[in-house]
Amino acid sequence: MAGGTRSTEALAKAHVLTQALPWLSKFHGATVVVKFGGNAMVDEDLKRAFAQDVVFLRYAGLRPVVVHGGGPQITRALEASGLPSEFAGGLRVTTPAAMDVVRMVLTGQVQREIVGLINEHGPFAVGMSGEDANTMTARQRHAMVDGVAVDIGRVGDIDTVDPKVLGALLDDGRIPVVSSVARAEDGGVYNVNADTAAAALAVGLGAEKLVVLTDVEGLYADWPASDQVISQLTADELDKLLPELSSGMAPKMEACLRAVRGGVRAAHVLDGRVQHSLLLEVFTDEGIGTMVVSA
Ligand SMILES: Nc1ncnc2c1ncn2[C@@H]1O[C@H](COP(=O)(O)OP(=O)(O)O)[C@@H](O)[C@H]1O
Ligand SMILES: CC(=O)N[C@@H](CCC(=O)OP(=O)(O)O)C(=O)O
Repeated sequence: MAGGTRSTEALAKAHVLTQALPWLSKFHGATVVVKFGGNAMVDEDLKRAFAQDVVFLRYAGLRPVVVHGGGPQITRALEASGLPSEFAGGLRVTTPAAMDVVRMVLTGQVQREIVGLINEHGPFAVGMSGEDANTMTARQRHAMVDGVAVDIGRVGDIDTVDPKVLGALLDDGRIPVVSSVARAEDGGVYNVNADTAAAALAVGLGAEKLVVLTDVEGLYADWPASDQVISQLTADELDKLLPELSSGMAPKMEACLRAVRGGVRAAHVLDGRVQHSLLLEVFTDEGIGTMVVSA
């Protein structure tokens, strides 16, 4: 009896592995940009599981690039410095003083921690800021509030992406970990929403997929009235929905739309509170979260 149970369990494990086979073959050599943010980034177990998943992708022959957020960490650091946190259209109002804090937290703290967690598995992660080697340049971005463009300071929208350094790191088997700060035309830097930065890098790298981890199951159809997740939608359907979206979901879904319109085959929004949701999305038949496709 016990032997029978053992062999059933073994078969189930083997089934999980064989289920991954078509996906391993399909995505071998593919570049996948993963945006890490939300609750997944504040829970210790989830952070470790995320690092494992990214290293798994690398060993499985994919080329993962991590772009990270850090909104909650920035808010805490601003508070500690006596600076206010204000958002307009899902984007942080960023004074020059706040920009210094944003840059310090993203590149100096959050990015360092992710690099450390990944490198527990080997010498893979190399951290960089989008401003390094002019990988991302930006121009000022205004927030849209009730159809009106509002000046929110040093917030940028990506102007150009130079993927050469990222490509060289990937060719060398590394996992780039990029913070969403971009070089400005005036020689300074801009604070870029991390979903926006991830989408721009996915397009610039010709990535197969953009995967955005967040703190909800996906895009809810009628939020906050219901929590019914839209499992798949086309770029045109999303375009029509965009004006109705609020808070952080607006720049996130706009980024998914830009990625898909820019040639990325699929953009996914996944629940970062579920351990290993990244692996489940890439290597199993389970449709989780929300997927945006071109048509
Ligand atoms: N239609 C929607 N579907 C899901 N979440 C939504 C929706 N509209 C607004 N939200 C809010 O957007 C949040 C995700 O955006 P944000 O907090 O910026 O995420 P992250 O920190 O992962 O970038 C959700 O936690 C939810 O409160
Ligand atoms: C312009 C803008 O809003 N920038 C973001 C950058 C970090 C980010 O996007 O972090 P999450 O993905 O964790 O929200 C901010 O200052 O919070």
